[in-house]
Amino acid sequence: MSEIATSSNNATTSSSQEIDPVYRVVDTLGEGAFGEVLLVVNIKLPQVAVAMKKLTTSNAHQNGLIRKEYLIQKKLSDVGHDNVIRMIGMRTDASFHYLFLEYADGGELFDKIEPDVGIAPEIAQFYFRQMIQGLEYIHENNIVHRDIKPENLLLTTSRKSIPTFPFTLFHNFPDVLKISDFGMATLYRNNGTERLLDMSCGTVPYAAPEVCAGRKYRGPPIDVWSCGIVLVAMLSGELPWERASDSSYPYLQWLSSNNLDENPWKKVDVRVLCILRKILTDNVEKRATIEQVKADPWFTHDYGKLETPKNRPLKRARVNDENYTTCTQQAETSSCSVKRPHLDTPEGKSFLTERQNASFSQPTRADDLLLTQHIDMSQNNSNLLERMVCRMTRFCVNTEPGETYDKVAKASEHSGFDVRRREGRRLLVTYRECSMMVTMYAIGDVPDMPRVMVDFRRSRGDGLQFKKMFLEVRNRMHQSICSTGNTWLADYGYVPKHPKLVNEETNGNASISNV
Ligand SMILES: Nc1ncnc2c1ncn2[C@@H]1O[C@H](COP(=O)(O)OP(=O)(O)OP(=O)(O)O)[C@@H](O)[C@H]1O
Repeated sequence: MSEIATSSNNATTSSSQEIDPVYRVVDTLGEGAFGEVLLVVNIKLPQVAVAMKKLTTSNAHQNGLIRKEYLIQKKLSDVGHDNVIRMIGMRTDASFHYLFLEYADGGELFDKIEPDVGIAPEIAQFYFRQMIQGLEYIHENNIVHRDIKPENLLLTTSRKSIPTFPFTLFHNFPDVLKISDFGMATLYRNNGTERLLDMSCGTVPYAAPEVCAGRKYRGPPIDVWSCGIVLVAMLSGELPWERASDSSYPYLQWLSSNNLDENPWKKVDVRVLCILRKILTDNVEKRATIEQVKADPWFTHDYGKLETPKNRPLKRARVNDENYTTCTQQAETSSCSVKRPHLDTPEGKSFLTERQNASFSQPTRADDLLLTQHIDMSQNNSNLLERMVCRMTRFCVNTEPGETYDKVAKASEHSGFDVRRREGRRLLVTYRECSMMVTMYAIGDVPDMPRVMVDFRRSRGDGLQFKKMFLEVRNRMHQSICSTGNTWLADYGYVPKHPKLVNEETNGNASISNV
Protein backbone atom coordinates (compact mmCIF):
# COMPACT_ATOMS: atom_id res chain seq x y z
CA MET A 1 0.00 0.00 0.00
CA SER A 2 1.30 3.44 -0.74
CA GLU A 3 2.63 5.97 1.67
CA ILE A 4 -0.49 8.04 1.23
CA ALA A 5 -2.87 5.45 2.54
CA THR A 6 -0.74 4.24 5.46
CA SER A 7 0.02 7.64 6.94
CA SER A 8 -1.67 8.63 10.16
CA ASN A 9 -4.74 10.80 10.10
CA ASN A 10 -3.38 13.51 12.36
CA ALA A 11 -3.16 17.00 10.98
CA THR A 12 0.41 18.10 10.44
CA THR A 13 1.79 20.79 12.71
CA SER A 14 3.41 23.92 11.35
CA SER A 15 6.88 22.80 12.37
CA SER A 16 6.67 19.50 10.49
CA GLN A 17 5.29 21.32 7.45
CA GLU A 18 8.63 23.00 7.05
CA ILE A 19 10.32 19.60 6.77
CA ASP A 20 7.77 17.48 4.94
CA PRO A 21 5.32 18.60 2.32
CA VAL A 22 1.70 18.27 3.38
CA TYR A 23 0.39 18.01 -0.16
CA ARG A 24 1.58 15.95 -3.07
CA VAL A 25 0.77 15.99 -6.77
CA VAL A 26 -0.63 12.56 -7.67
CA ASP A 27 -2.06 12.92 -11.15
CA THR A 28 -2.49 15.15 -14.17
CA LEU A 29 -6.17 15.94 -14.66
CA GLY A 30 -5.87 17.88 -17.87
CA GLU A 31 -3.80 20.23 -19.94
CA GLY A 32 -5.23 23.54 -20.93
CA ALA A 33 -4.17 26.28 -23.29
CA PHE A 34 -1.80 27.90 -20.81
CA GLY A 35 -0.74 25.14 -18.47
CA GLU A 36 -1.90 21.99 -16.78
CA VAL A 37 -4.33 20.93 -14.09
CA LEU A 38 -2.91 18.60 -11.44
CA LEU A 39 -4.55 16.54 -8.74
CA VAL A 40 -3.06 17.30 -5.36
CA VAL A 41 -3.83 15.30 -2.20
CA ASN A 42 -3.02 15.77 1.43
CA ILE A 43 -0.38 13.15 2.26
CA LYS A 44 -1.84 12.37 5.65
CA LEU A 45 -5.50 12.77 4.79
CA PRO A 46 -5.73 11.39 1.25
CA GLN A 47 -9.44 12.05 1.00
CA VAL A 48 -8.58 15.75 1.06
CA ALA A 49 -7.91 16.60 -2.56
CA VAL A 50 -7.78 19.71 -4.72
CA ALA A 51 -7.24 20.48 -8.37
CA MET A 52 -4.28 22.76 -8.97
CA LYS A 53 -4.28 24.74 -12.18
CA LYS A 54 -0.67 25.55 -12.94
CA LEU A 55 -0.33 28.46 -15.33
CA THR A 56 2.85 29.82 -16.85
CA THR A 57 3.68 33.43 -16.05
CA SER A 58 5.08 34.20 -19.47
CA ASN A 59 4.19 37.83 -20.10
CA ALA A 60 2.25 40.77 -18.74
CA HIS A 61 -0.77 40.15 -20.97
CA GLN A 62 -1.01 36.53 -19.88
CA ASN A 63 -0.55 37.51 -16.24
CA GLY A 64 -3.40 39.96 -16.64
CA LEU A 65 -5.69 37.21 -17.98
CA ILE A 66 -4.77 34.88 -15.13
CA ARG A 67 -5.38 37.63 -12.60
CA LYS A 68 -8.80 38.21 -14.18
CA GLU A 69 -9.65 34.49 -13.97
CA TYR A 70 -8.56 34.52 -10.33
CA LEU A 71 -10.68 37.59 -9.46
CA ILE A 72 -13.73 36.13 -11.18
CA GLN A 73 -13.34 32.79 -9.43
CA LYS A 74 -12.84 34.60 -6.14
CA LYS A 75 -16.00 36.62 -6.61
CA LEU A 76 -17.96 33.47 -7.38
CA SER A 77 -16.41 31.53 -4.50
CA ASP A 78 -17.09 34.11 -1.78
CA VAL A 79 -20.63 32.84 -1.31
CA GLY A 80 -20.34 29.91 -3.68
CA HIS A 81 -22.84 27.68 -5.42
CA ASP A 82 -23.05 23.90 -5.62
CA ASN A 83 -22.98 24.01 -9.41
CA VAL A 84 -19.95 26.25 -9.77
CA ILE A 85 -16.40 25.07 -9.08
CA ARG A 86 -15.12 26.79 -5.98
CA MET A 87 -11.70 28.35 -5.77
CA ILE A 88 -9.66 27.84 -2.62
CA GLY A 89 -6.91 30.33 -3.38
CA MET A 90 -3.98 31.24 -5.58
CA ARG A 91 -0.26 31.55 -5.11
CA THR A 92 2.46 32.65 -7.46
CA ASP A 93 6.19 31.96 -7.73
CA ALA A 94 8.79 33.08 -10.24
CA SER A 95 7.56 30.75 -12.99
CA PHE A 96 3.94 29.87 -12.33
CA HIS A 97 0.60 30.91 -10.94
CA TYR A 98 -1.16 28.12 -9.02
CA LEU A 99 -4.93 28.29 -8.83
CA PHE A 100 -6.34 25.88 -6.23
CA LEU A 101 -9.81 24.63 -7.05
CA GLU A 102 -12.35 22.26 -5.62
CA TYR A 103 -11.64 18.82 -7.12
CA ALA A 104 -14.39 17.31 -9.28
CA ASP A 105 -13.78 13.57 -9.03
CA GLY A 106 -16.39 12.48 -11.59
CA GLY A 107 -14.62 13.71 -14.74
CA GLU A 108 -16.19 15.82 -17.47
CA LEU A 109 -19.85 15.69 -18.52
CA PHE A 110 -18.45 15.17 -21.98
CA ASP A 111 -17.38 11.67 -21.07
CA LYS A 112 -20.95 10.65 -20.21
CA ILE A 113 -22.20 11.45 -23.70
CA GLU A 114 -22.27 8.44 -25.97
CA PRO A 115 -21.36 9.62 -29.46
CA ASP A 116 -24.40 9.63 -31.79
CA VAL A 117 -26.59 8.36 -28.97
CA GLY A 118 -26.35 10.83 -26.12
CA ILE A 119 -27.73 10.20 -22.65
CA ALA A 120 -31.21 9.40 -21.40
CA PRO A 121 -33.60 12.41 -21.38
CA GLU A 122 -34.18 12.31 -17.63
CA ILE A 123 -30.44 12.35 -16.98
CA ALA A 124 -29.89 15.08 -19.54
CA GLN A 125 -32.60 17.06 -17.79
CA PHE A 126 -30.91 16.44 -14.45
CA TYR A 127 -27.60 17.85 -15.71
CA PHE A 128 -29.29 20.63 -17.67
CA ARG A 129 -31.09 21.88 -14.58
CA GLN A 130 -27.85 22.01 -12.65
CA MET A 131 -26.13 23.83 -15.48
CA ILE A 132 -28.92 26.43 -15.53
CA GLN A 133 -28.86 26.81 -11.73
CA GLY A 134 -25.08 27.36 -11.82
CA LEU A 135 -25.34 29.79 -14.70
CA GLU A 136 -28.05 31.75 -12.97
CA TYR A 137 -25.73 32.24 -10.01
CA ILE A 138 -22.87 33.29 -12.30
CA HIS A 139 -25.05 35.85 -14.11
CA GLU A 140 -26.46 37.16 -10.83
CA ASN A 141 -22.86 37.96 -9.95
CA ASN A 142 -22.61 40.09 -13.11
CA ILE A 143 -20.36 37.55 -14.80
CA VAL A 144 -20.77 35.84 -18.15
CA HIS A 145 -18.89 32.55 -18.67
CA ARG A 146 -18.50 32.60 -22.50
CA ASP A 147 -17.22 29.04 -22.88
CA ILE A 148 -20.04 26.73 -21.77
CA LYS A 149 -19.44 23.27 -23.26
CA PRO A 150 -19.45 19.70 -21.89
CA GLU A 151 -15.66 19.75 -21.39
CA ASN A 152 -16.08 22.64 -18.95
CA LEU A 153 -18.91 20.98 -17.05
CA LEU A 154 -17.28 18.77 -14.44
CA LEU A 155 -18.93 16.22 -12.21
CA THR A 156 -18.41 15.25 -8.64
CA THR A 157 -19.79 12.14 -7.02
CA SER A 158 -20.00 13.61 -3.53
CA ARG A 159 -23.52 13.31 -2.23
CA LYS A 160 -23.11 16.00 0.39
CA SER A 161 -23.29 18.88 -2.00
CA ILE A 162 -26.23 17.79 -4.14
CA PRO A 163 -28.29 20.92 -4.78
CA THR A 164 -31.90 21.05 -3.74
CA PHE A 165 -34.18 21.98 -6.57
CA PRO A 166 -37.74 23.08 -6.20
CA PHE A 167 -38.53 19.56 -7.41
CA THR A 168 -38.43 16.27 -5.63
CA LEU A 169 -36.57 14.53 -8.45
CA PHE A 170 -33.17 12.95 -8.34
CA HIS A 171 -32.41 13.80 -4.78
CA ASN A 172 -30.27 10.68 -4.55
CA PHE A 173 -28.58 11.05 -7.89
CA PRO A 174 -24.86 11.07 -7.20
CA ASP A 175 -23.44 13.39 -9.83
CA VAL A 176 -23.22 17.07 -9.07
CA LEU A 177 -22.45 19.20 -12.07
CA LYS A 178 -19.92 22.00 -11.62
CA ILE A 179 -19.37 24.77 -14.13
CA SER A 180 -15.62 25.31 -14.43
CA ASP A 181 -12.93 27.15 -16.41
CA PHE A 182 -13.46 30.87 -16.09
CA GLY A 183 -10.61 31.67 -18.46
CA MET A 184 -13.01 33.37 -20.92
CA ALA A 185 -15.36 34.86 -18.35
CA THR A 186 -15.84 38.58 -17.92
CA LEU A 187 -18.01 41.16 -16.17
CA TYR A 188 -21.02 42.09 -18.26
CA ARG A 189 -22.64 44.44 -15.77
CA ASN A 190 -21.15 47.08 -13.54
CA ASN A 191 -23.08 49.03 -10.91
CA GLY A 192 -26.29 47.76 -12.45
CA THR A 193 -25.40 48.92 -15.96
CA GLU A 194 -25.04 46.24 -18.59
CA ARG A 195 -22.32 46.68 -21.22
CA LEU A 196 -22.07 45.15 -24.63
CA LEU A 197 -19.15 42.82 -25.21
CA ASP A 198 -17.11 42.47 -28.37
CA MET A 199 -14.42 39.85 -27.83
CA SER A 200 -14.96 36.82 -30.07
CA CYS A 201 -14.35 33.93 -27.76
CA GLY A 202 -15.58 30.51 -26.78
CA THR A 203 -15.68 27.28 -28.75
CA VAL A 204 -17.12 27.68 -32.23
CA PRO A 205 -19.85 24.97 -32.36
CA TYR A 206 -21.21 26.19 -29.01
CA ALA A 207 -20.96 29.90 -29.83
CA ALA A 208 -24.05 32.03 -30.44
CA PRO A 209 -24.62 33.48 -33.95
CA GLU A 210 -23.94 37.04 -32.79
CA VAL A 211 -20.52 35.91 -31.51
CA CYS A 212 -19.77 33.98 -34.70
CA ALA A 213 -20.71 37.06 -36.73
CA GLY A 214 -18.21 39.18 -34.80
CA ARG A 215 -20.92 41.62 -33.70
CA LYS A 216 -21.14 43.29 -30.30
CA TYR A 217 -23.22 41.12 -28.05
CA ARG A 218 -25.03 40.93 -24.73
CA GLY A 219 -23.48 38.58 -22.17
CA PRO A 220 -26.19 36.32 -20.67
CA PRO A 221 -27.91 35.33 -23.94
CA ILE A 222 -24.71 33.84 -25.35
CA ASP A 223 -24.36 31.52 -22.34
CA VAL A 224 -28.01 30.47 -22.69
CA TRP A 225 -27.37 29.67 -26.35
CA SER A 226 -24.39 27.46 -25.44
CA CYS A 227 -26.57 25.63 -22.89
CA GLY A 228 -28.97 24.86 -25.75
CA ILE A 229 -26.15 23.32 -27.80
CA VAL A 230 -25.04 21.31 -24.75
CA LEU A 231 -28.61 20.04 -24.46
CA VAL A 232 -28.60 18.92 -28.10
CA ALA A 233 -25.24 17.18 -27.54
CA MET A 234 -26.56 15.44 -24.42
CA LEU A 235 -29.73 14.20 -26.08
CA SER A 236 -28.36 13.20 -29.46
CA GLY A 237 -24.62 12.64 -29.01
CA GLU A 238 -23.89 15.07 -31.82
CA LEU A 239 -23.56 18.77 -32.47
CA PRO A 240 -26.16 20.40 -34.71
CA TRP A 241 -23.68 22.45 -36.76
CA GLU A 242 -20.06 23.44 -36.87
CA ARG A 243 -20.83 27.11 -36.75
CA ALA A 244 -23.99 29.14 -36.23
CA SER A 245 -23.55 31.31 -39.29
CA ASP A 246 -25.00 31.77 -42.75
CA SER A 247 -22.24 29.60 -44.18
CA SER A 248 -23.70 26.59 -42.38
CA TYR A 249 -26.48 24.76 -44.21
CA PRO A 250 -27.73 22.75 -41.17
CA TYR A 251 -27.93 25.97 -39.18
CA LEU A 252 -29.96 27.78 -41.86
CA GLN A 253 -32.22 24.74 -42.15
CA TRP A 254 -32.85 24.82 -38.40
CA LEU A 255 -33.73 28.51 -38.52
CA SER A 256 -36.32 27.79 -41.19
CA SER A 257 -37.51 24.56 -39.49
CA ASN A 258 -36.77 22.59 -42.63
CA ASN A 259 -34.84 19.71 -41.19
CA LEU A 260 -36.72 18.59 -38.11
CA ASP A 261 -37.05 15.08 -39.51
CA GLU A 262 -33.27 14.81 -39.72
CA ASN A 263 -30.55 14.27 -37.14
CA PRO A 264 -30.05 15.48 -34.50
CA TRP A 265 -33.61 16.85 -34.22
CA LYS A 266 -35.42 13.62 -35.00
CA LYS A 267 -33.76 12.01 -31.97
CA VAL A 268 -35.39 14.39 -29.52
CA ASP A 269 -38.88 14.63 -28.12
CA VAL A 270 -41.23 17.37 -29.28
CA ARG A 271 -41.12 19.04 -25.87
CA VAL A 272 -37.36 19.26 -26.12
CA LEU A 273 -37.72 20.78 -29.57
CA CYS A 274 -39.98 23.44 -28.05
CA ILE A 275 -37.42 24.51 -25.46
CA LEU A 276 -34.64 24.38 -28.06
CA ARG A 277 -36.67 26.66 -30.34
CA LYS A 278 -36.80 29.21 -27.55
CA ILE A 279 -33.08 28.97 -26.84
CA LEU A 280 -31.53 28.47 -30.27
CA THR A 281 -33.01 31.51 -31.93
CA ASP A 282 -30.83 34.06 -33.69
CA ASN A 283 -33.12 36.81 -32.44
CA VAL A 284 -31.41 37.76 -29.19
CA GLU A 285 -34.44 39.75 -27.98
CA LYS A 286 -36.61 36.66 -28.32
CA ARG A 287 -34.10 34.17 -26.94
CA ALA A 288 -35.28 32.61 -23.67
CA THR A 289 -33.84 34.08 -20.51
CA ILE A 290 -32.77 31.81 -17.68
CA GLU A 291 -36.06 32.54 -15.96
CA GLN A 292 -38.00 31.50 -19.04
CA VAL A 293 -35.89 28.36 -19.44
CA LYS A 294 -36.68 27.42 -15.84
CA ALA A 295 -40.40 27.86 -16.46
CA ASP A 296 -40.41 25.77 -19.63
CA PRO A 297 -42.61 22.61 -19.56
CA TRP A 298 -39.69 20.33 -20.45
CA PHE A 299 -37.53 21.83 -17.71
CA THR A 300 -40.24 21.31 -15.11
CA HIS A 301 -41.42 17.95 -16.46
CA ASP A 302 -41.40 15.23 -13.80
CA TYR A 303 -39.65 12.12 -15.07
CA GLY A 304 -39.99 10.33 -11.78
CA LYS A 305 -37.54 9.52 -9.10
CA LEU A 306 -34.14 7.97 -9.65
CA GLU A 307 -32.91 5.79 -6.84
CA THR A 308 -29.34 5.03 -6.01
CA PRO A 309 -29.35 1.96 -3.78
CA LYS A 310 -25.99 1.41 -2.18
CA ASN A 311 -23.60 -0.55 -4.40
CA ARG A 312 -26.22 -1.07 -7.08
CA PRO A 313 -26.59 0.68 -10.39
CA LEU A 314 -29.09 3.45 -10.72
CA LYS A 315 -32.57 2.43 -11.71
CA ARG A 316 -35.43 4.64 -12.64
CA ALA A 317 -38.28 3.96 -10.27
CA ARG A 318 -41.13 5.13 -12.43
CA VAL A 319 -41.69 6.73 -15.75
CA ASN A 320 -44.50 9.17 -16.28
CA ASP A 321 -44.37 9.56 -19.98
CA GLU A 322 -44.25 6.67 -22.37
CA ASN A 323 -42.90 8.86 -25.15
CA TYR A 324 -39.60 8.93 -23.36
CA THR A 325 -37.36 5.95 -23.72
CA THR A 326 -36.01 4.30 -20.61
CA CYS A 327 -32.29 4.02 -20.33
CA THR A 328 -30.84 2.59 -17.18
CA GLN A 329 -27.58 1.86 -18.92
CA GLN A 330 -26.45 5.41 -18.99
CA ALA A 331 -27.51 5.80 -15.41
CA GLU A 332 -25.18 2.96 -14.59
CA THR A 333 -22.31 4.86 -16.07
CA SER A 334 -22.66 7.39 -13.31
CA SER A 335 -22.05 4.91 -10.57
CA CYS A 336 -18.79 3.08 -10.27
CA SER A 337 -19.47 1.47 -6.95
CA VAL A 338 -18.41 -2.14 -7.46
CA LYS A 339 -15.40 -3.24 -5.40
CA ARG A 340 -12.53 -3.31 -7.85
CA PRO A 341 -9.50 -5.55 -8.14
CA HIS A 342 -6.05 -4.07 -8.60
CA LEU A 343 -4.83 -2.44 -11.75
CA ASP A 344 -1.10 -1.88 -12.13
CA THR A 345 0.76 0.51 -14.34
CA PRO A 346 3.46 -1.21 -16.41
CA GLU A 347 5.96 -0.21 -13.75
CA GLY A 348 4.04 -2.11 -11.13
CA LYS A 349 2.56 0.71 -9.08
CA SER A 350 -0.56 -0.56 -7.41
CA PHE A 351 -3.92 1.05 -7.13
CA LEU A 352 -5.61 1.07 -3.78
CA THR A 353 -8.92 -0.67 -4.13
CA GLU A 354 -10.24 0.29 -0.72
CA ARG A 355 -10.27 3.99 -1.54
CA GLN A 356 -12.58 3.72 -4.48
CA ASN A 357 -15.74 4.62 -2.61
CA ALA A 358 -14.18 7.58 -0.83
CA SER A 359 -15.71 10.96 -1.40
CA PHE A 360 -13.36 13.88 -1.44
CA SER A 361 -13.34 16.93 0.73
CA GLN A 362 -11.54 20.22 0.48
CA PRO A 363 -8.73 21.30 2.80
CA THR A 364 -9.77 23.06 5.96
CA ARG A 365 -6.38 24.79 6.10
CA ALA A 366 -5.99 26.64 2.83
CA ASP A 367 -2.62 27.97 4.04
CA ASP A 368 -1.12 24.50 3.64
CA LEU A 369 -1.73 24.80 -0.07
CA LEU A 370 -0.93 28.40 -0.58
CA LEU A 371 2.61 28.15 0.76
CA THR A 372 5.17 26.95 -1.76
CA GLN A 373 7.21 24.50 0.28
CA HIS A 374 4.24 22.36 1.21
CA ILE A 375 3.57 20.73 -2.14
CA ASP A 376 5.61 17.84 -3.43
CA MET A 377 5.51 18.19 -7.22
CA SER A 378 7.31 14.92 -7.96
CA GLN A 379 4.12 13.05 -8.93
CA ASN A 380 5.53 9.82 -7.52
CA ASN A 381 2.07 8.46 -6.81
CA SER A 382 0.94 9.11 -10.31
CA ASN A 383 -2.60 8.01 -11.15
CA LEU A 384 -3.48 6.99 -7.63
CA LEU A 385 -7.05 8.13 -8.12
CA GLU A 386 -7.50 7.36 -11.77
CA ARG A 387 -9.95 4.58 -11.13
CA MET A 388 -12.41 6.95 -9.51
CA VAL A 389 -13.63 8.08 -12.88
CA CYS A 390 -15.67 5.86 -15.16
CA ARG A 391 -14.61 6.70 -18.72
CA MET A 392 -15.81 5.74 -22.17
CA THR A 393 -12.46 6.15 -23.84
CA ARG A 394 -10.86 2.90 -22.68
CA PHE A 395 -10.64 -0.64 -23.93
CA CYS A 396 -9.03 -3.90 -22.99
CA VAL A 397 -6.48 -5.79 -25.10
CA ASN A 398 -4.94 -9.22 -24.65
CA THR A 399 -1.32 -8.29 -25.36
CA GLU A 400 1.50 -7.74 -22.85
CA PRO A 401 1.97 -4.15 -21.64
CA GLY A 402 5.21 -3.60 -23.62
CA GLU A 403 3.72 -4.96 -26.81
CA THR A 404 0.53 -2.98 -26.25
CA TYR A 405 2.55 0.19 -25.83
CA ASP A 406 4.23 -0.32 -29.20
CA LYS A 407 0.97 -1.26 -30.88
CA VAL A 408 -0.81 1.85 -29.63
CA ALA A 409 2.13 3.99 -30.74
CA LYS A 410 2.08 2.41 -34.21
CA ALA A 411 -1.70 2.64 -34.57
CA SER A 412 -1.51 6.33 -33.63
CA GLU A 413 1.33 7.00 -36.07
CA HIS A 414 -0.53 5.21 -38.85
CA SER A 415 -3.48 7.48 -38.18
CA GLY A 416 -1.22 10.42 -38.93
CA PHE A 417 -0.90 11.56 -35.33
CA ASP A 418 2.24 12.86 -33.71
CA VAL A 419 3.37 10.45 -30.97
CA ARG A 420 5.64 11.39 -28.08
CA ARG A 421 6.78 8.68 -25.68
CA ARG A 422 6.51 9.80 -22.09
CA GLU A 423 7.79 8.54 -18.76
CA GLY A 424 5.84 5.67 -17.21
CA ARG A 425 4.97 4.04 -20.56
CA ARG A 426 2.61 6.84 -21.48
CA LEU A 427 2.07 8.31 -24.90
CA LEU A 428 1.17 11.86 -25.71
CA VAL A 429 -0.66 11.71 -29.02
CA THR A 430 -1.36 14.96 -30.87
CA TYR A 431 -3.28 15.90 -33.98
CA ARG A 432 -3.56 19.57 -34.82
CA GLU A 433 -4.87 21.36 -31.71
CA CYS A 434 -5.91 18.20 -29.91
CA SER A 435 -3.78 16.03 -27.61
CA MET A 436 -4.55 12.90 -25.68
CA MET A 437 -2.58 11.05 -23.05
CA VAL A 438 -2.60 7.26 -23.43
CA THR A 439 -1.72 5.09 -20.44
CA MET A 440 -1.50 1.30 -20.24
CA TYR A 441 -2.66 -0.54 -17.11
CA ALA A 442 -2.08 -4.25 -16.56
CA ILE A 443 -5.15 -5.94 -15.12
CA GLY A 444 -3.68 -7.93 -12.26
CA ASP A 445 -6.23 -10.52 -11.24
CA VAL A 446 -7.00 -12.29 -14.50
CA PRO A 447 -5.15 -15.63 -14.66
CA ASP A 448 -3.86 -17.30 -17.85
CA MET A 449 -3.73 -14.41 -20.25
CA PRO A 450 -2.34 -10.89 -20.37
CA ARG A 451 -4.93 -8.17 -20.15
CA VAL A 452 -4.17 -4.53 -20.41
CA MET A 453 -6.52 -1.60 -20.12
CA VAL A 454 -5.61 1.15 -22.56
CA ASP A 455 -6.82 4.48 -21.23
CA PHE A 456 -7.19 7.63 -23.35
CA ARG A 457 -7.59 10.98 -21.69
CA ARG A 458 -8.18 14.26 -23.50
CA SER A 459 -5.43 16.56 -22.46
CA ARG A 460 -5.98 19.47 -24.81
CA GLY A 461 -8.41 20.62 -27.45
CA ASP A 462 -11.92 19.84 -28.53
CA GLY A 463 -13.71 16.89 -26.94
CA LEU A 464 -15.31 15.69 -30.18
CA GLN A 465 -11.97 15.72 -31.96
CA PHE A 466 -10.52 13.75 -29.06
CA LYS A 467 -13.21 11.08 -29.40
CA LYS A 468 -12.57 10.86 -33.13
CA MET A 469 -8.87 10.31 -32.43
CA PHE A 470 -9.69 7.68 -29.83
CA LEU A 471 -11.95 5.81 -32.27
CA GLU A 472 -9.34 5.98 -35.00
CA VAL A 473 -6.72 4.34 -32.80
CA ARG A 474 -9.17 1.85 -31.35
CA ASN A 475 -10.37 0.80 -34.79
CA ARG A 476 -6.79 0.21 -35.89
CA MET A 477 -6.25 -2.01 -32.85
CA HIS A 478 -9.41 -4.07 -33.27
CA GLN A 479 -7.55 -7.34 -33.66
CA SER A 480 -6.08 -7.03 -30.18
CA ILE A 481 -9.27 -5.93 -28.47
CA CYS A 482 -10.51 -8.37 -25.88
CA SER A 483 -14.29 -8.34 -25.55
CA THR A 484 -14.40 -10.41 -22.34
CA GLY A 485 -11.87 -8.00 -20.86
CA ASN A 486 -14.12 -5.11 -21.88
CA THR A 487 -17.05 -6.75 -20.13
CA TRP A 488 -14.87 -7.12 -17.07
CA LEU A 489 -13.97 -3.41 -17.23
CA ALA A 490 -17.67 -2.56 -17.49
CA ASP A 491 -18.58 -4.85 -14.58
CA TYR A 492 -16.07 -3.09 -12.36
CA GLY A 493 -17.13 0.35 -13.48
CA TYR A 494 -14.02 1.40 -15.39
CA VAL A 495 -16.07 1.90 -18.54
CA PRO A 496 -19.80 2.45 -18.97
CA LYS A 497 -21.98 -0.56 -19.58
CA HIS A 498 -22.79 0.17 -23.16
CA PRO A 499 -22.61 -2.64 -25.67
CA LYS A 500 -21.83 -0.43 -28.66
CA LEU A 501 -18.68 0.93 -27.18
CA VAL A 502 -17.61 -1.85 -24.88
CA ASN A 503 -18.74 -5.25 -25.97
CA GLU A 504 -18.35 -5.33 -29.69
CA GLU A 505 -17.50 -8.92 -30.49
CA THR A 506 -15.67 -8.85 -33.77
CA ASN A 507 -13.98 -5.55 -34.35
CA GLY A 508 -13.77 -1.97 -33.24
CA ASN A 509 -15.84 -0.48 -36.02
CA ALA A 510 -18.83 0.28 -33.87
CA SER A 511 -21.53 2.60 -35.04
CA ILE A 512 -19.88 5.54 -33.36
CA SER A 513 -17.20 6.04 -35.96
CA ASN A 514 -18.85 9.07 -37.49
CA VAL A 515 -18.63 11.20 -34.35
N1 LIG B 1 -11.48 21.38 -10.52
C1 LIG B 1 -11.19 20.36 -11.33
N2 LIG B 1 -11.40 19.08 -10.95
C2 LIG B 1 -11.10 18.04 -11.79
N3 LIG B 1 -10.61 18.20 -13.04
C3 LIG B 1 -10.38 19.46 -13.47
C4 LIG B 1 -10.65 20.60 -12.64
N4 LIG B 1 -10.34 21.72 -13.35
C5 LIG B 1 -9.91 21.29 -14.55
N5 LIG B 1 -9.92 19.94 -14.63
C6 LIG B 1 -9.53 19.13 -15.81
O1 LIG B 1 -8.54 19.81 -16.54
C7 LIG B 1 -9.02 20.14 -17.86
C8 LIG B 1 -8.46 21.49 -18.29
O2 LIG B 1 -8.88 22.48 -17.35
P1 LIG B 1 -9.37 23.92 -17.77
O3 LIG B 1 -10.46 23.77 -18.79
O4 LIG B 1 -9.71 24.72 -16.57
O5 LIG B 1 -8.04 24.50 -18.42
P2 LIG B 1 -7.91 25.43 -19.67
O6 LIG B 1 -6.48 25.87 -19.74
O7 LIG B 1 -8.87 26.54 -19.62
O8 LIG B 1 -8.30 24.37 -20.80
P3 LIG B 1 -8.84 24.60 -22.26
O9 LIG B 1 -7.71 25.21 -23.01
O10 LIG B 1 -9.18 23.18 -22.71
O11 LIG B 1 -10.06 25.48 -22.16
C9 LIG B 1 -10.54 20.10 -17.72
O12 LIG B 1 -11.16 19.83 -18.95
C10 LIG B 1 -10.74 18.98 -16.72
O13 LIG B 1 -10.69 17.72 -17.34
